[in-house]
Amino acid sequence: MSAIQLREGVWSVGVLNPALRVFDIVMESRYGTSYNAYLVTGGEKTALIEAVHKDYFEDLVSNIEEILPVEKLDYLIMNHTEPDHSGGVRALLDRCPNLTVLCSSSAKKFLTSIANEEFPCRVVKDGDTLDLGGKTLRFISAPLLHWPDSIFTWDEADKTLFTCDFLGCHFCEPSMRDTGIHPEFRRYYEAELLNYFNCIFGPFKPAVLDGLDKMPAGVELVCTSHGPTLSQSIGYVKDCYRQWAAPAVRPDGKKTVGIIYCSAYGCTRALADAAAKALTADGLQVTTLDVVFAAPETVSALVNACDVVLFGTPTINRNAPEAIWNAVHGVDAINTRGRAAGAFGSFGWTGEAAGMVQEQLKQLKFKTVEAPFKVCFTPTEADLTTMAEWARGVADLVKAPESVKPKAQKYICKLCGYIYDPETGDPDRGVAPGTAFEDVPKLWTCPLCGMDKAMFKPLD
Ligand SMILES: Cc1cc2nc3c(=O)[nH]c(=O)nc-3n(C[C@H](O)[C@H](O)[C@H](O)COP(=O)(O)O)c2cc1C
Repeated sequence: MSAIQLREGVWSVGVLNPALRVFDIVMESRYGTSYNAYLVTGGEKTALIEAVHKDYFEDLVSNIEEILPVEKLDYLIMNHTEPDHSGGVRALLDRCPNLTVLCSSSAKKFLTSIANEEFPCRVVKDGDTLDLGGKTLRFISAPLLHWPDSIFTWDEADKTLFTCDFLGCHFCEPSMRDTGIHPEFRRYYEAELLNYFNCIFGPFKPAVLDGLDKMPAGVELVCTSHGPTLSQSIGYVKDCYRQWAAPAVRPDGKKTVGIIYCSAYGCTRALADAAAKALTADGLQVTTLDVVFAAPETVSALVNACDVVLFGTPTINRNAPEAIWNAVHGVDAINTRGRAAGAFGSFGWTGEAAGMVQEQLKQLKFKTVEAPFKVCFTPTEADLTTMAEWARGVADLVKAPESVKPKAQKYICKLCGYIYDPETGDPDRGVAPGTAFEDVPKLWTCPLCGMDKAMFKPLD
């Protein structure tokens, strides 16, 4: 791909990768992708926005050199430092002796470890500007879209917003414009847009709503870091994001329970049914799903929508079946706070599966009861009664009024929104549950974005 002029003084200089089928190890990219980068010049100074994956650095350079010699670049703006945008930074610094990197404070920290070297850097805050001589860029803080480091860059003169991954999509479109998508392929683009949202932004829905609100009025062109730039689709994509990020509505205010199971001979199913019957009778809203017959998206949507999730698994060859592990893998591990889960199942002789799943649920930080519930082969009537009580015990972890009251005020990180809760502390980093924020060690830093303790303020 060569450079494509998008506006006066704005070029797309990124790289197409139509053959990629798996992105970042975990994400299917059925229609390839593009590693987007943009050149913006104001006449006097020139900025590159994003630096592509390191494997495509030379392609980036040859695209830039259609406009100007790469050594002439003055600035590199990193809206976000994930290696698919920052992999080329180190090579670029070697080629451009006068290059200054502009990025958020956490991006500077991340980039120092990614490039493993110091570099000339100007940390920018919300509202800061960069004068290119005849064109001014403004930076907009947009944390957690989808890393703590994210910012948007706004080119007011060209009504162009550079959003990095936000509103992007793995979809290789050689014209680099949404207007270039063949009408026949539009539905594939839209499907990939949803897939991308779910994988990348699903865990950060409140941040998505903030990001939409922070987009300046009058944007005519959105330059994302993957897929075509948006002009005619801006309204459509924003509406989709707003709808997908909206909090789930519970008209009747009931606590929700998802029971996810599989069962070869009906034993685990009988346990699932007993739990569903008891919890429904208690007034909870229960959905039961056999994972063998449900689409993965349906399973993960249920797993992540419910206050309480129960996983029912038989033991097969000393393990849980793949379908159950896939369902557990679908858990949005960033948003399990305040939710409860547990594992149950039937077994024949060794019975490991329910315990293995229960252990994983604990590691995912669900609230849970001490032990899974297991039954040898066919459940008796007494087993079904005990199962119902066990399920109630798990559900009560959410229903019960907060028995462990926070000992002190919760605090929120002003950069990324991480909430320090004295009730849970930060045991992984040496802060025991029950530690008031005031007693957290001075050198403790935000587990999410790495900011100092001083960056926290009391949560209203
Ligand atoms: C292929 C196969 C392998 C099994 N392997 C084990 C095992 O390793 N350990 C065990 O405790 N039970 C094992 N079992 C027994 C089942 O866990 C038991 O039949 C259980 O009741 C099945 O529950 P379900 O009807 O809900 O599938 C195995 C069963 C099958 C069919």
